[in-house]
Amino acid sequence: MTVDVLIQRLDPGLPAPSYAHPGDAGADLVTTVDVELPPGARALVPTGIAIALPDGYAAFVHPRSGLAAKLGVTIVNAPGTIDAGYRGEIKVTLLNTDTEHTVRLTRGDRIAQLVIQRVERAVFHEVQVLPGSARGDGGFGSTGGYAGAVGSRAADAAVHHNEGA
Ligand SMILES: O=c1ccn([C@H]2C[C@H](O)[C@@H](COP(=O)(O)OP(=O)(O)OP(=O)(O)O)O2)c(=O)[nH]1
Ligand SMILES: [Mg+2]
Repeated sequence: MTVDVLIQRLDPGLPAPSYAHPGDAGADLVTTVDVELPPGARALVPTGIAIALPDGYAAFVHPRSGLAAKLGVTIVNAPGTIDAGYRGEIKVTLLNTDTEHTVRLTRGDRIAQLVIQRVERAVFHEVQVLPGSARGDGGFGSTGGYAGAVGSRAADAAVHHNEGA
């Protein structure tokens, strides 16, 4: 299924977002600038792209797994939400999670991918009591199956508190 999306190239020297393969969900976005990210640093990176989505759609800025696995680069607010009404430049909040290495990206490098999805808008109905469910208020590891991390007692305490509540 496809949807028509209007796109403006704010930096005509760079390509429009494109899907690398048929069937890909994400169209790659590039950086318009050179970026240097020391360990732990983040930067708001311009992509040179603005779009107009039809009503009932949103676009989500997802990290690229290659950048994540090879360099430790992710997106702070992953996935970033692009509202249908937003007409500004799409920007990406890159974060270097590597503790030792500085990451250098060059203008034109693919830094993120844009996933376009239909979204519903809720009509919120306030009630005093919600209907019951199998899960109830269990969450945050209530089903177990996660490895304990050294020094994570505060998180464990929070889980146990919720289990007992
Ligand atoms: O990764 C992102 C996330 C958002 N945006 C743009 C498009 C989006 O429509 C707008 C607002 O995003 P969001 O609602 O996530 O940010 P906010 O902090 O709530 O800002 P606002 O008060 O403007 O809604 O910023 C981006 O360019 N990149
Ligand atoms: Mg907002």
